[in-house]
Amino acid sequence: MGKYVLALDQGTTSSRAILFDKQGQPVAVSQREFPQIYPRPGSVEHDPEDIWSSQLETARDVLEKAGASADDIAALGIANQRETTVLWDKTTGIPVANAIVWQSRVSDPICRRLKQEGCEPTIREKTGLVVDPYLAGTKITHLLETVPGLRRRAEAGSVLFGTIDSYLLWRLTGGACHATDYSNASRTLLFNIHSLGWDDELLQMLDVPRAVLPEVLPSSHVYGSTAPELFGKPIPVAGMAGDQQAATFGQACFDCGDAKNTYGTGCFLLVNTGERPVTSHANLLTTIGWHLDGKVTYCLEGSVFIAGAVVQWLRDGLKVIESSSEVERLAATVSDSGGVCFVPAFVGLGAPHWDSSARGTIVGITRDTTAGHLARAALEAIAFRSRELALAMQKDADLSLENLKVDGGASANDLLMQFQSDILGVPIVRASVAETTALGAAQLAGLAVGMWGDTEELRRIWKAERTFNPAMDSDERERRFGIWKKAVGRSMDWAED
Ligand SMILES: Nc1ncnc2c1ncn2[C@@H]1O[C@H](COP(=O)(O)OP(=O)(O)O)[C@@H](O)[C@H]1O
Ligand SMILES: O=P(O)(O)OC[C@H](O)CO
Repeated sequence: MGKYVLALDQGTTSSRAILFDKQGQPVAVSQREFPQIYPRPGSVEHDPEDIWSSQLETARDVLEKAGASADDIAALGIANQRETTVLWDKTTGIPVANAIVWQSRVSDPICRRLKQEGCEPTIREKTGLVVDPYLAGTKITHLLETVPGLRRRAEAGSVLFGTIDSYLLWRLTGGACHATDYSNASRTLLFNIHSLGWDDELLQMLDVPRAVLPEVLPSSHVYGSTAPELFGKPIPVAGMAGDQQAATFGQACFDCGDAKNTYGTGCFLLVNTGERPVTSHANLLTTIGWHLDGKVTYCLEGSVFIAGAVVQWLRDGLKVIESSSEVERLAATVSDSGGVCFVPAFVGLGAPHWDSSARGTIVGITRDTTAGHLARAALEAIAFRSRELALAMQKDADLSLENLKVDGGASANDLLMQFQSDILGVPIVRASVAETTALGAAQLAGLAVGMWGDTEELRRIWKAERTFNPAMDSDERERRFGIWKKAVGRSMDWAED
């Protein structure tokens, strides 16, 4: 068996490939950014060919960097930006349109229609999701309604749908395999997370023909082999999961109550709820974490739309820093935010508020306020929003977090991580392998081909890099959180459209 697993991490702004060895250590990394397409306000697209070519280039590049050939690769695993939707012709492989990205609001009118028709309670009950353009299903409906002739072709079975995992699998296997995994299927609005199948009633509500849908297979499973011409010899494609679920797996969150938060552009907080789907009363999402060894593991998920993105705004909008990492130094020029509270609701507020008319708000400014206070308040906002999610989650799932494992670009910020621990009142544990998303995909693939035996073995190779322990007393924590909640109130119900 080959000594490495090749993980593809197909993200929103870049494609990454990482080779991992049996100890779960990265051996070589390659990354390519690709263009973001904004045809209209609120609409975000990717050219599927850009996704494919950037991903293939990175895969070939890591093999070259490591001096490895296909013979050295035991398996290939895929983690992907979720919900992003592609439809392509079954015979020619040509996409019918650009991919509609998870951030796109283009199917908002379809969501409003579904709500008016009273479909939301059924959709929520069966899928664990909310009716929102974020999820894949209404993106398919939108394409079927707007691309001329597409519905007829789709009903005739000559068009295929996939989220990015399916699309990459199809390309990697030379068109031999049209499948997805349970975690990605659970983000479509079409998949019943209780009966674990595509659901006719949901298909009817969203007006999506069954013929376009991929087969749903376990997250750790030999789906097929790469076409020989891609890497010289076939490599088994043996693992697939949505990127946030893959990161949860890569963080060894295998037990009920284990939670991780990924601090990237946004924050994605997931808690493992075991073999039972937990219904959220705070509009969190119930999602499938993975399907492994014949069992489904469920998670509750909450997301913060603007996390590292607020640091990008300080850099590109206000220009008070030159690089994202500089924010820590700027924030450390002051000992606290000086009473400034910053709610970066640039695109509204998601769970648990779900107020799309909320907007960014900075309150508490005085003549003494400096850029340092603003930087500190921006970092604190990421931690406060994450606390809101954690509180909602603990209430929904009736559990209390023992610690929170963290990863993602902004988790490198020690000041943020310490404040997160202070404001959450639990230890924050930063993983030694920062690329937990890719690691999770590699592990799912490696398990399927016997590179690793079971999750116990994976648990043993997971390592913490640093733990941040709470140093704030609980009165102060609640006082600060109270001020935060007041500021959130000020940000809500603002935009007039
Ligand atoms: N030291 C830092 N402190 C705070 N934010 C940071 C730091 N380094 C990077 N970031 C933020 O993290 C994000 C990039 O992280 P990454 O995990 O690559 O995100 P994504 O996968 O969403 O592209 C950017 O929004 C950037 O502003
Ligand atoms: O590509 P990322 O890392 O921003 O993740 C995107 C999420 O999967 C969207 O649900």
